[in-house]
Amino acid sequence: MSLSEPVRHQAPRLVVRSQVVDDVSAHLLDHLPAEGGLAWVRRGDGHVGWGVAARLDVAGGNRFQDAMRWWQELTSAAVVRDDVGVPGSGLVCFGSFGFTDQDPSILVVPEIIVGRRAGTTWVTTVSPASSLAAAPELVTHKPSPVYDVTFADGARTGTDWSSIVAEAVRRITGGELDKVVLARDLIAIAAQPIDLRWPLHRLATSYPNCWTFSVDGLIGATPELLVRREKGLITSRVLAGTIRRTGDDAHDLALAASLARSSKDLEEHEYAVRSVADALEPHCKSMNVPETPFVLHLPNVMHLATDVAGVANNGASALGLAAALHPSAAICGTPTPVARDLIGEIEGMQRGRFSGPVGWMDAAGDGEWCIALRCGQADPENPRRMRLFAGAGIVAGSNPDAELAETNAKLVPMRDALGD
Ligand SMILES: C=C(O[C@H]1C=CC=C(C(=O)O)[C@@H]1O)C(=O)O
Repeated sequence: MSLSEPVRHQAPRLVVRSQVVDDVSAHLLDHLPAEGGLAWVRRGDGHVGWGVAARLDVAGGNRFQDAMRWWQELTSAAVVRDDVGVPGSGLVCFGSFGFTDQDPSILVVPEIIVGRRAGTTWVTTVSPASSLAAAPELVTHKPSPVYDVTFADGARTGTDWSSIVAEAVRRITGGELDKVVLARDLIAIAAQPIDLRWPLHRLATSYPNCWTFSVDGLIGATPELLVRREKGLITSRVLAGTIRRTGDDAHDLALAASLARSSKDLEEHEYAVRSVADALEPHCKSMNVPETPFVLHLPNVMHLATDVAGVANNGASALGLAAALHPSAAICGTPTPVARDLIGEIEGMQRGRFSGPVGWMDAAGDGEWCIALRCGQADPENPRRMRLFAGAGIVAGSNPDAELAETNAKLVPMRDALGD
């Protein structure tokens, strides 16, 4: 079989039931068991899950197509009784895709999902066709604190990474490309095995406007929505162009104004917006792309942000749209193939699922896929160890030391969540 041929993955036959549950006031994350929890939470809404009713592991150039085919087969064979009828109820899966074809990608359908939207809480049970599962009694758990975390350089020291940025600036000014996003990693080691629910809680509390996620050991709170598809409406929040916050409100407002005027950041942002608008255009009958970005204020940084919206003109699923958008210029560069090659040549590390699409979708193909930023990957071999990631967009006007400082600011959410 040639490498480009699709791989057949057998999808199991599932029975699914969603029911409203009353009097549930605990935070969704409080329901997660110690191991194997999945999460997608923003401003208290979203869903968490555990157990594995079905799972797909894929890699390679056809990973998105393989995943979509598997999901299509699984959803069309499933028997679903959904008494809730809101986005996220019924049969849903969580997913996380690698940045490159070689990195691993997964979709997981949990056995139990607890969801919440606009004050309604529900439980979805998913079981093989032969055995219908009863809805569980919802209990809450307390995560174990994470103690004594030390941080060490990942693949590169900060100084080495700055010289890689300088090399990228040389390539850009030499005319090879316009923009490239370079990333680095940091290793966190805790005294005890890390209970992932501890940093997850902290991320959800400190970054309520971000999407806090947990999928197969990759956890984080990302501010960037690659694409949401809901009942024919397509939306995307594009971020690129960043400035650190100081904690002094008056000073931060002045910094926000300087970010909004910075030609270097506006250029970096424009490439990212263009890449998203161009990828969504074939899928939209009408589209709104604001001409000027707004400044998104997060607790650690501020970003230039543009909310793109469109009305779908075809049946492309949220994952199909994410596949069309990935890798956007917010995490790869412009032109895409040249930036991707340069990342492979000089970045010096495997990104894994960092900067790939992470999110969820339902049986109708609606869902949300964000870009996995501000996140960390638990080490499956060593439960005390995590790899944290951050990157920065490099254009002709970039200063390597300023870009290093920007990645340090972007590492703050995960460092703080781990208790540094
Ligand atoms: C690559 C990252 O951020 C991207 C998203 C927002 C702003 C970015 C920037 O200003 O460089 C990056 O393009 C990261 O957070 O690791």
